[in-house]
Amino acid sequence: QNFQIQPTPQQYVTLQDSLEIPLQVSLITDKSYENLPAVSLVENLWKGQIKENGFPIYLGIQGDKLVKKYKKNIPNKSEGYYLSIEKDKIIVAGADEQGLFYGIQTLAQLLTLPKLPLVQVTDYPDLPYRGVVEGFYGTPWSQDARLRQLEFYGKNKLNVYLYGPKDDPYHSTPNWRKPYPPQEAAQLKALVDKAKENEVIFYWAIHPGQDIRWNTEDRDALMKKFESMYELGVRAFAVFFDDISGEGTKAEKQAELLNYLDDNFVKVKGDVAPLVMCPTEYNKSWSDVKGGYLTTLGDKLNKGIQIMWTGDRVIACIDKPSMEFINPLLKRKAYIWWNFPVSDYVRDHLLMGPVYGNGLDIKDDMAAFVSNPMERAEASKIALYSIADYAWNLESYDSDNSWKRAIQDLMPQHAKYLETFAAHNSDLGENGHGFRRDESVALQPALKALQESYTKEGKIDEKAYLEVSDACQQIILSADMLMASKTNRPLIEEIKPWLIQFKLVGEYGQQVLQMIQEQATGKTEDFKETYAHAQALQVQMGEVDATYNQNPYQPGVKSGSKCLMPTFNSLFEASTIRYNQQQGTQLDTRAEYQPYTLNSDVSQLALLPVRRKGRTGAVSSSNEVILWQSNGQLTLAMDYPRTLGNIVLDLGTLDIEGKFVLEVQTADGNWKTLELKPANNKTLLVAQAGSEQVVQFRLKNTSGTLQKVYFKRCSFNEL
Ligand SMILES: CCCCNC1=N[C@@H]2[C@@H](O)[C@H](O)[C@@H](CO)O[C@@H]2S1
Repeated sequence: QNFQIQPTPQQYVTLQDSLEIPLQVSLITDKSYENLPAVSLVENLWKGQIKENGFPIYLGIQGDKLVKKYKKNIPNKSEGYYLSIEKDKIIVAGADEQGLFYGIQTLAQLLTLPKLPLVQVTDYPDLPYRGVVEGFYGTPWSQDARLRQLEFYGKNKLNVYLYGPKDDPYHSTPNWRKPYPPQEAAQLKALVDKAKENEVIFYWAIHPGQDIRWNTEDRDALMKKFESMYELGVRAFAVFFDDISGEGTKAEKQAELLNYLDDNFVKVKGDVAPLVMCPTEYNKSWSDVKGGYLTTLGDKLNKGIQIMWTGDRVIACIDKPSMEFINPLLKRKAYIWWNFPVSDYVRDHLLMGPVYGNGLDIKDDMAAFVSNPMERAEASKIALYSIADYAWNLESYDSDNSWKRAIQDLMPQHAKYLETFAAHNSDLGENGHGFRRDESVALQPALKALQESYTKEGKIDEKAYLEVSDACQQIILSADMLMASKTNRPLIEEIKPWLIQFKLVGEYGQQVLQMIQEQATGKTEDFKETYAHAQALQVQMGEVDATYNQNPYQPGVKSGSKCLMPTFNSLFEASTIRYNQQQGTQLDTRAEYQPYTLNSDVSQLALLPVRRKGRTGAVSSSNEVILWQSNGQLTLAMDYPRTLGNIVLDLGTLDIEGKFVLEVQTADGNWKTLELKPANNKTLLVAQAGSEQVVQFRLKNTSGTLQKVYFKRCSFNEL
């Protein structure tokens, strides 16, 4: 990977020469700059080696006499800079203080090379606001994670961090009216200071919409809260009206409130950034243009107020048509909130793949581009690195090149391993938003060839076989090396469950390859053991999925879910079917490991699928009326004794007394009856399975006659 400046600069001229890195430098700069982040950055680069007679570094800002000579080299663009590394001096001249800081950041990157190349960099960002909105549902980032993020934004020339974690009670309902308690206040102040050091605008967002009343009391409460945040050093504010219902959704009222804040707080203070607001209708699929919400905002909101937008849908890439739809309605450029790599709707997946799909021709159509990331802060950095690259210089953006550099930047010593992991952990799986990503791209042709040649003709495509076999080796190696990595432990701790799963995927692939090899070559004496080994790995993958990351939404740990696992599962099934045909055996051909097995002599229940989701098991419900014959029973058997919590039933009636009996068989073989109690105002019944381990439970019609019931729910959870 030859060296590239990040983000890709607008103009970069090398003079095909270089100089030894100066060991001592002297800073020639205006006295008034000594507290600027740019100057402290230089001081950090040459710790203690800043001497009078050192190598001269000129630091200036457009208008200084110091850089008057370079006046025409400095781009006339906010945050722009001119960096010139010459034989006898270095010039860093910013269009403003942010630009000066970014010029030094670029110099810092060049200093990682063995020698300093003689270059002239003329650079500036395409977009005025670029960064991150911590706006996801789930565990808010920790203080340390945020501090690391702000440092990362400084390095990658991102200049916005919007603090708006949905689950922070002082950001949202009910406590948005209350000031932060001392401890939280101190933490926020530390973030504000860290942001300043990195030339990042720290926006504090408030989310009052769920219970705001349109009266002077709440308006003043909001002003008061902003005042208390101002005291903490906050100089940029946002008001979010997303994901709410009721009174708070009125455009006229929202506009009135925002304009009041703009006129009476922002303009009065004078040193506060333009307000940012998040509309209730924040994407095209949810907007009713004729209803007038957006046009009211567009017409009524003070021109300086920024309005956020996620695009054509909640989760969508941003392109020219999207911007041509929204900008005329808002009568300003929309401030893009891009919902990637946020994964709070696919929490069992990591989104580690390349950033792609956004238009490269829309730099003049957006007021900003900010990313809503994953609750896993370090893992989000692969995407954030590329978003920084994209938002700084859209036309030169190359998603694959940027993705590789992001990985290199995150784990220089283990880039190869992290790239292997990231390549196979990038798709979201099925989800309500229908947003998908590529995955296992480089291996797809071989996976496809292997699958087709074997499932169709029972033949092995040797070339594909070797490629997939090598890939499985690489997967296992990468997982092991990353889990044992001594560098970037915060990242490893975040993704560890997925690394454990990823290794199992690689091992499972190896066994499945062996199964098809043995079956196709007729060397079948080992097949049964290889098959059992593959099943053992399925069990372990099931256990990992049921153990880690157990959240109430999408619990568990999915890895290689788009290409690797579907291919391996299909080869597992196909080779087992072929083996059964050849040997007249009855090996279970199901690849999806299922710890729970349903048995029933009630014909309408017998074939219902059983799903495991995290630690919950459920029989799919039926929409029919079940003709449940006398003594008919439904049994749920465990693969080995397991401790169950509740067993939940819904037969469409509470009147089961003397009709149905629920029993559990414990590990010692005894059966005991459980008491089913109504659980809600409908027909839900719940029983406690007790603390003993259960091998199976059964529901039996003991009424002596046929019973007609519904089968709306039969679920249970493991403790
Ligand atoms: C236009 C900006 C407003 C976007 N507001 C959003 N709120 C939700 C976020 O908290 C979630 O993280 C996001 C993804 O699930 O969906 C929506 S996007």
